Amino acid sequence: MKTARGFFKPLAIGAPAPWRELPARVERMIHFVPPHLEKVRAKVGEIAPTVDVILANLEDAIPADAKGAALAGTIALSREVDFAALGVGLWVRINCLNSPWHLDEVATLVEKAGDRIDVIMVPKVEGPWDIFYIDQLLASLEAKHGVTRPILLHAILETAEGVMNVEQIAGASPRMQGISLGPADLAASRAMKTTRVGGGHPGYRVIEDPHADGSPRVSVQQDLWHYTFAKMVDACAAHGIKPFYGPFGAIDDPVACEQQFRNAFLMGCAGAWSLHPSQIAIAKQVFSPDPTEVAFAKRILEAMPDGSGVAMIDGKMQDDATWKQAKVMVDCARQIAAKDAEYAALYGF
Ligand SMILES: CC(=O)SCCNC(=O)CCNC(=O)[C@H](O)C(C)(C)COP(=O)(O)OP(=O)(O)OC[C@H]1O[C@@H](n2cnc3c(N)ncnc32)[C@H](O)[C@@H]1OP(=O)(O)O
Ligand SMILES: O=CC(=O)O
Ligand SMILES: [Mg+2]
Repeated sequence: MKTARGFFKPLAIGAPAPWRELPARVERMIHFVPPHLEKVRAKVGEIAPTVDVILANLEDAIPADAKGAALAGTIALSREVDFAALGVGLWVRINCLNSPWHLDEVATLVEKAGDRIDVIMVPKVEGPWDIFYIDQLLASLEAKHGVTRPILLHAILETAEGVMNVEQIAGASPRMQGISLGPADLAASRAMKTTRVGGGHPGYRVIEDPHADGSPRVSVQQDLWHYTFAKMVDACAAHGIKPFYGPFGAIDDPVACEQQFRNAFLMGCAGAWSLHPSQIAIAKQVFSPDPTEVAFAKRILEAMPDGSGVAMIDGKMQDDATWKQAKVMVDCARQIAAKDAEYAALYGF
């Protein structure tokens, strides 16, 4: 690992100084776009004002013979829409580091759109060495092309080895912006016997003991992802970066999508991926704190102006710890309100 002093030094002569703090951005939904499809790309200008992040996807779901078109489409997209003016992030998911595509992709992206791309999402990250590699590569390319704002990195946690190393991945570089859970590839990597993209499974349950009278036993579906989620959230929080839920593949089941997103939100995630336009509103609603909760959190802050002592509100004890929870909630709401007039009105900011 780097020394403490070395951690924030640029990795190439002429590369921009790394971020010391993550830029404050609202990232409730990362909306995936297949950039090789002109028809879909043409609609991005219309969709962009309704999302926090547009992600041009170059990896899985893009056919092998369309990788070049997807890269060209990404560059075109970065020029066709002024994402910065809209306050919308532009992210790109590159192909994985053992693929034949990633090197040309990173080189082209930095050369042709390095000053417009906010975050590069790296799939199938196995350990900190993957981040060291891409960190150095980006620094060299940024220096070469005079990029003045470092591109951030986002890792997908989607292999068993990656889960084992998630803490080191989260702290591998000041470029690390966050980590998403990738349940589809992770399921395959673990040899889980499923065919889904995220969500629960009706077979994964706990069941009560048999009844003496032989009456039916209650069983309840459990969360397949809880362990990984908790590990990822703690790794991200400890390193000051953001955890995200990834994809929910059942586009036809908005109720389960909302539940999956809500579990992630309550566990500390900043957002989730939207694969289809119908998932944008779900993510927006779930990852914007409930106005009633925000109002209660404001009351806690008002009752304890210096954040210490004890107070009772509506029969509930408040102290320094609930004050901190309230501050997380109100800060999140304030950040959203600054971007989103609808929520500013709901929160009363
Ligand atoms: C495990 C993982 O790696 S997940 C990440 C990789 N996967 C992806 O990125 C998938 C992204 N999403 C998609 O490609 C598509 O949404 C699909 C294939 C899932 C479904 O597409 P369709 O069958 O066309 O959906 P549907 O017919 O409901 O689409 C309705 C409209 O929304 C458009 N649309 C669909 N998805 C998107 C999208 N992600 N962004 C913008 N527009 C979209 C369609 O083009 C269609 O437009 P039209 O009415 O003008 O024809
Ligand atoms: O890339 C995402 C996944 O779930 O796999
Ligand atoms: Mg994947």
